[in-house]
Amino acid sequence: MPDAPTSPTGAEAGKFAAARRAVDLIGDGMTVGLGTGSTAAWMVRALAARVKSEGMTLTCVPTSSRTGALATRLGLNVVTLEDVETLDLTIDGADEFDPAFRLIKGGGAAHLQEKIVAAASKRLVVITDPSKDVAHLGAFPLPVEVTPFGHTATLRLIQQVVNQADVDGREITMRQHEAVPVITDEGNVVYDLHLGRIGDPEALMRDLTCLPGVVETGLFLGLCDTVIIGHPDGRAETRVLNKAPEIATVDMAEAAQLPE
Ligand SMILES: O=C[C@H](O)[C@H](O)[C@H](O)COP(=O)(O)O
Repeated sequence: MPDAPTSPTGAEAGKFAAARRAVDLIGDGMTVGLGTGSTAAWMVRALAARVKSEGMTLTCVPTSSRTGALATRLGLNVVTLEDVETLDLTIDGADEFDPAFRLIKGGGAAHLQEKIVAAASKRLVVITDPSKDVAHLGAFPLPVEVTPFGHTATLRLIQQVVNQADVDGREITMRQHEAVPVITDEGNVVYDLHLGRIGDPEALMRDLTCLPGVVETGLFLGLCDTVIIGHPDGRAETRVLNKAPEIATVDMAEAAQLPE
């Protein structure tokens, strides 16, 4: 007999709590951007369960082939960004967020599509566990997506920018999986910038983005106004910029019932 499904524990439980709380922000008829990553996957599963139980009609735009495949498999109505004019809301994970809700994203190499979808949305809500909450961005390596053509020449330009930036570390590595370069959904490669601390995220993004060959950075600045932080005990804290935080408690038993 197969084991009965169990609820997640630790960081996964926190991710579920944040994701489940965020799904409550979605109303019937909305157009919703679906983020990428382990936290966003909880959100897609919780959303699919809610759509099924409540019979909601939604239009969903995924931010990666992975999320698109999951959402389609779970029966969500998936379209492309070209099919919609604007999105009511995008819910996505993050690798770091600071007190101004500036983000580093791209740990799963999806930041290009994620940023395009976020920019097309009226609102970006980030769902996280407490480990992503930082005073300064930069402990998480900053992903920079680069065209394969001439990528080592582009790397030299990125290194020059990093050498002059207000940061603590200057090492750059190419993203690889099992010794093979990671290729993004858009056919590009990713360099990870190990900066330790980013003193001026706006200046760094400007200086990197104008380099030929750089397609996009994982810095999301001025895009997010709400972060939901999930805790392993089911508490989900919603922080909206310039407002007092609100805490709700999620029924953690629900996690074990979600579609796979
Ligand atoms: O490229 C991936 C995305 O930016 C993710 O949203 C980010 O890496 C967070 O992922 P996770 O929820 O798995 O920590």
